[in-house]
Amino acid sequence: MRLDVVTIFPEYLEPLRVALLGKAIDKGLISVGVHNLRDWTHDVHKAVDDAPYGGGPGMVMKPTVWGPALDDVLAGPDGGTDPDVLLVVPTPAGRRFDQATAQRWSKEKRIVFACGRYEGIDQRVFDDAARRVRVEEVSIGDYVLIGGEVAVLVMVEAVVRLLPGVLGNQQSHQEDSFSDGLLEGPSYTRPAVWRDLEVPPVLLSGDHGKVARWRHEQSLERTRDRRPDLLPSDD
Ligand SMILES: CN1CCC[C@H](Cn2ccc3ccc(-c4n[nH]c(N)c4C#N)cc32)C1
Repeated sequence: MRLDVVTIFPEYLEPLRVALLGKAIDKGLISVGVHNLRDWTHDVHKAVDDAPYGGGPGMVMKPTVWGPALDDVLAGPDGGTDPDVLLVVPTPAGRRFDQATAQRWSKEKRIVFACGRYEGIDQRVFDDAARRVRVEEVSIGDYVLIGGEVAVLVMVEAVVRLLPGVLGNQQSHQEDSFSDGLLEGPSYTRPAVWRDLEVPPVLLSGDHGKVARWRHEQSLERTRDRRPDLLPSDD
């Protein structure tokens, strides 16, 4: 999988090269390009933003800078736009990014992420891109960040960990929270007693069937308590 990120803060994306993601790059499972939007500016001040039409607070990122940047980054080997690339735009106004989105995106060959700042990016940039590629405007949650970079780190980690060979134990993401629609239950390791707190005896029983049933019950109980919205409605 090829990932490209366009941002005015390339250093924000350095964590992509650390730990498991860094190993995935070293193993050739993914390749990552980070591009500084200011490389496509035209003026001495390298301006990327301007005042919003219609007034209002803050600044909006310029289409005359984003357009040429995406023309280049979305290009395929023949120099024209790569029709297979998915353009992802983090925004608080986006559709919700969830595990199903991560699963779906893990099948993509190429994903380009456009990281906005200020009050966001001129909408015409995505209207224009949508003429040539698939565009998804997505939100990682119901709170407001300062820019899209942190959201890209979240989404890239959620997607890349699903790629074959990235996680040591392939089974582990099959037991993720959300993969079966429930929250994962509690985990324990040695010692069996710690500060007078015991590991649930069933986990020491060696009875795999009992352990599986107990874990499922724990997931159901935790989901009912913390995320009842994930449970199918009774009606
Ligand atoms: C007050 N204004 C409102 C509009 C957005 C401005 C900051 N901003 C600029 C670009 C940008 C990209 C993503 C996000 C973001 N926030 N929350 C999420 N779940 C996001 C996601 N994905 C936020 C962003 C702040």
